[in-house]
Amino acid sequence: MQISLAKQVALVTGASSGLGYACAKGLAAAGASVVINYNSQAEPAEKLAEEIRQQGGQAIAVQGDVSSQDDVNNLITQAVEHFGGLDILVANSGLQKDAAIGDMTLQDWQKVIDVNLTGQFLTAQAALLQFRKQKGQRQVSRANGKIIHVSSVHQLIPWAGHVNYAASKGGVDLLMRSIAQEVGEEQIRVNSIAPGAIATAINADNTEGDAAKKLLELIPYGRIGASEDVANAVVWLASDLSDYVHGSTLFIDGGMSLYPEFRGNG
Ligand SMILES: NC(=O)C1=CN([C@@H]2O[C@H](COP(=O)(O)OP(=O)(O)OC[C@H]3O[C@@H](n4cnc5c(N)ncnc54)[C@H](OP(=O)(O)O)[C@@H]3O)[C@@H](O)[C@H]2O)C=CC1
Ligand SMILES: C[C@H](O)[C@@H]1OC(=O)[C@H](O)[C@@H]1O
Repeated sequence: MQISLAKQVALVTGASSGLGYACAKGLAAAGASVVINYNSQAEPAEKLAEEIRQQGGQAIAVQGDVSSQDDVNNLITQAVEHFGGLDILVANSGLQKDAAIGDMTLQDWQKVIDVNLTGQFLTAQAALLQFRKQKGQRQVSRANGKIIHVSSVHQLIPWAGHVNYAASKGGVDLLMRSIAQEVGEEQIRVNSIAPGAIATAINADNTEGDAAKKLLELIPYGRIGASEDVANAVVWLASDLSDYVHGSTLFIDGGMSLYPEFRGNG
């Protein structure tokens, strides 16, 4: 079944690379106009926007640091000014700054929390305020807006050596579920995806060579994930096919989260 997101506008944060890049491509292929956010890598973001336009779609690339409320507000402004509104937010931006707990600096703790957790708060808040502002004006979906948080299996699985990252994702879990509890009556639909081991830049050290062999021992389904595996799930969660899915986390991990004893991969 081909999913259509025609006439809908999506904002994907952190779409200059990896999962965000794949999600922006997938949402555009389903007919959505896409705002491709990047922080430092303009070139791949601009090239993706151009590729989408060349293929008859609508897309713009917009620089913004999701930990800056002014930048986040500008992302929403650009969506409205270029495409008339906002229907879908994929809050994807994230990074790791790994260290053993005894060696972790406050700066590295704070940076990961600022981007991975505060950035998700700021983008979700700005999106839902826009959904409220445009309520009744956009007959494009059964919901009055959809928010998809990109979390991780490490919202559930502890990750020694990555306490800032795992704590940020644990926070995303209850951020999402609390927002969902608060805004569901407005038919604003809020969910998370929790990817496992996906072959992207953030994960390069773990998904190649001997490290990948070790990781595969923890993946019942027997393969490392691809960005497209995540993008396909995001397109479905953004569509009316999942209209009764609200406050849920979709684990996209080949079954990795079935291993509660998983101590992380490095
Ligand atoms: N890959 C994996 O196996 C998994 C990934 N995830 C999560 O998926 C999400 C994407 O990860 P992945 O694609 O692998 O990582 P990448 O490193 O490939 O991409 C990260 C993206 O986040 C953007 N970003 C970083 N800091 C900021 C910021 N301050 N403001 C705005 N954007 C920012 C980057 O932008 P730029 O490069 O332009 O600076 C980039 O586009 C993250 O939230 C990650 O935690 C979860 C589970 C597994
Ligand atoms: C399980 C993955 O290898 C791990 O999970 C994450 O969230 C990290 O980005 C790593 O990819």
